[in-house]
Amino acid sequence: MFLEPHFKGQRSGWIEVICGSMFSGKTEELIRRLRRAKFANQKVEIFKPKTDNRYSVDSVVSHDENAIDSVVVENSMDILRLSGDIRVIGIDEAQFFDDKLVEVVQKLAIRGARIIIAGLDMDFRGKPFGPIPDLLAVAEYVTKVHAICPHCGNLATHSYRLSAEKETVVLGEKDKYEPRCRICYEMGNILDLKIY
Ligand SMILES: Nc1ncnc2c1ncn2[C@@H]1O[C@H](COP(=O)(O)OP(=O)(O)O)[C@@H](O)[C@H]1O
Ligand SMILES: Cc1cn([C@H]2C[C@H](O)[C@@H](COP(=O)(O)O)O2)c(=O)[nH]c1=O
Ligand SMILES: [Zn+2]
Repeated sequence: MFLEPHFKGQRSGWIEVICGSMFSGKTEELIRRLRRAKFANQKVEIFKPKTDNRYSVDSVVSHDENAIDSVVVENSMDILRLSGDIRVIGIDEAQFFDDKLVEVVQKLAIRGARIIIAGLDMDFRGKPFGPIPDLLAVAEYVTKVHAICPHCGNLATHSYRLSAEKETVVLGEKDKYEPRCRICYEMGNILDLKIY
């Protein structure tokens, strides 16, 4: 479990990234950290991209329906603009943001904010997703969480797309995706003749 660092005389903020496949608990972990910051009476705000409207327009909601209020933004510059004196900034579904997010969160950290980012590390092709790889590079703290592969019970690292859509961005839940371990993911691609 991630324990908040407690530095005396901290001169700047820092960046945390929580990544993993779908259903791995990224949103739950993000909500847990943000709730703890609220208990510490810190000013907290959570942003999510307009792209993701699956469960709610103004909340971040986990697959288990754990929820926290959020602000929907069009792009990463909106986060910079709206963060003002916020001490702890949460960002969910960060894979859907533009590449400027990397610059934005570094500016916020220099200003003294703690930024907690959750996002998919890989898309359904198993390729790095949006700004996440660059965020992993600049973050002080990285947490990779795992789902359970429903085929074999091993740790799931990949998000297998059950539908035939080819676009990178296709919103969905269990109707369209399944978390899978590396082997079951590869087996699925071979059996379904998916060549990426
Ligand atoms: N195959 C699975 N492995 C692990 N958790 C699963 C699985 N399928 C459904 N879940 C549920 O999903 C929850 C995690 O949801 P969430 O935090 O929204 O994940 P993420 O944001 O990574 O997609 C788990 O606590 C669990 O109840
Ligand atoms: C793998 C993959 C996923 N998506 C979409 C599907 C969901 O709407 C979100 C991920 O949500 P979660 O909180 O991590 O479960 O992303 C996509 O558009 N493209 C993909 O390749
Ligand atoms: Zn498996």
